[in-house]
Amino acid sequence: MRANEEGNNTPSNVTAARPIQKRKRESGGSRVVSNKSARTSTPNAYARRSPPPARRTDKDEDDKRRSKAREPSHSRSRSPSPVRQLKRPGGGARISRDQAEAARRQREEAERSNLASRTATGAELVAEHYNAVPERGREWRKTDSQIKGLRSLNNWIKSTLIQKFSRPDIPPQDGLKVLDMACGKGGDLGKWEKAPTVPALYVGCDIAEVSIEQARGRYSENMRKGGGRGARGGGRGGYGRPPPMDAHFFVQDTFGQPLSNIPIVRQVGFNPNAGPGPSIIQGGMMSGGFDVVSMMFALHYSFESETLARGMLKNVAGALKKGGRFIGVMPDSDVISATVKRLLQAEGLGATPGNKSGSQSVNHGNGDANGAQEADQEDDWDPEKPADGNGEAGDEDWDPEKPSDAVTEPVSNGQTTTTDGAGDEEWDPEKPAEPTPTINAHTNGDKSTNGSHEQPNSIPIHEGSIEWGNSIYAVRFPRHQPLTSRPLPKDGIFRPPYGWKYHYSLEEAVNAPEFVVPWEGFRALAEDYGLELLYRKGFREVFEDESEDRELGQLAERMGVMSRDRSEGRGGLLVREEEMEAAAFYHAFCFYKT
Ligand SMILES: C[S@@+](CC[C@H](N)C(=O)[O-])C[C@H]1O[C@@H](n2cnc3c(N)ncnc32)[C@H](O)[C@@H]1O
Repeated sequence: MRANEEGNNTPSNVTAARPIQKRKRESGGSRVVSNKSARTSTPNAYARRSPPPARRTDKDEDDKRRSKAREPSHSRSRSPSPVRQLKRPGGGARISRDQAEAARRQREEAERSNLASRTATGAELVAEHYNAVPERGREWRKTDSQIKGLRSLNNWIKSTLIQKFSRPDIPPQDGLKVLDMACGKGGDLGKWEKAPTVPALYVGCDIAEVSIEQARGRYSENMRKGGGRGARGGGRGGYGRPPPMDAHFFVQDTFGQPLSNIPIVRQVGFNPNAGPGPSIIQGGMMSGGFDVVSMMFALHYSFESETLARGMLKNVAGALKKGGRFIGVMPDSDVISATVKRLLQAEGLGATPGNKSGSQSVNHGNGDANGAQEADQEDDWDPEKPADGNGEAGDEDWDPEKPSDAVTEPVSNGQTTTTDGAGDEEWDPEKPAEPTPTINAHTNGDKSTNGSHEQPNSIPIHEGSIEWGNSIYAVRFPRHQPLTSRPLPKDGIFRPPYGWKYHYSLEEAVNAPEFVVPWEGFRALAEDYGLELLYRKGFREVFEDESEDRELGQLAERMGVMSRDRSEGRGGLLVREEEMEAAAFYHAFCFYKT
């Protein structure tokens, strides 16, 4: 069942430093990052990235692979200072071209080293957070959870993406192959096992070792019970009992390390040259490669830096065959931009959102946030999944993790006088002295005093941050960004698109730092990797549009999003408006590989 591991076959052209290259689009368009600096030259997506945090797996193959893949970046983290500029260049003091070039290389080396140590910390925090999440039972999620409507909706939206975009036009002879680049505890296994085309192969990767162990356990349990859909007589071939989905799981940093480290990925096919570059002919693999790459609720962690974002896309593009699909869900930057702009501009006008009414809540998912979304290039592929009549909600378990103290930002009794997110400093040891805030630094609304809103997850109140949300979720932005010392953009435009950090918390669930993924920058970057947009919709819109479909509507009923009884919930909708507001923070996407 499991792939044979063959030691270190990592192609040298993947891990070796690539020459610094200019990004294709930077000079031209407003669509991409326009304020280019030396830092924005194409970095090697994987070089200088520290390995994932130390972890132990019960699989020798994982150990072997990781030790080979490890890079000695820590040993180089203290690189020499850049060559000092001579005071009077010219004449005898002129720096030769070679010296200038050496100085430039040293500067870049130092920047990359700093970045490597920072991202290692980020990766460690993410892994720690998700490793600390306990496995909660299915029953708890279905009955006791305060956000069961939201959980159901999130799971249904993920199923909807899978149903709409995972069925290939021409079924591959050797079966569908799926790569889940942040599979967590394997919560989507059941969705794949019930997909219209059940994958022959599912490869799940995640940076959190404990999650991977839980995913392995869940897969074994599903197999023991009869292999998901296969046991019900549907799936591949449509007759009798199809072979069960073969699944393999790996502890892997899928943004900072090349996926070609994983033997089964190489066996399926991985193009180490995917992405921009002067000598690279863009184009997907005609044979080999995965049919679908999935990244659910995880892509935003890669936008900590350009290096990681490119590393993530290089892995996506490298793993996909030509015509393959890249599907996922993540926070919607249009919602974030519109809200940040609204709150900061309201302050500029003398309003103090939240400090009197106590509410920072905004109308997510409607108004200008959604209005700003571009027209969807919608795929009209119509899933023909037969309704199997089996209750499926129990198999769908988006379980976005319990808060972990490890990443909860420090709370100073809610009385902090700091001027930015206090817990953020650990991400950037070289952060310069904090600038004095230039904008009206009101406290966020004290939700605990007005009675109208519960304070979710005890989010601390910072004068140096803006915050919004409702009783189940909260988003908090430091006014001055910890990684970059940049102030929040009053126009809501996050430029350059990397490193915009905020803190997200969701009742019973997430409590962790995340990064904005500015949509247009991301879309343009994805194009550099041969990924063309096929579909993008906010969660509210996905629900409104896709639940109209007969099969997906029936699935929504089976998964507890809607009731057949229209007198139940809100006209049959079992998702409370507060949950829908929280859901509207996200959008769904599908790209295809050219
Ligand atoms: C909110 S969970 C989503 C899990 C799963 N996709 C789902 O929808 O239930 C985010 C996942 O991203 C994973 N993750 C974050 N950074 C990662 C990285 N660099 N490489 C691999 N996985 C990562 C986390 O460990 C976590 O399991």
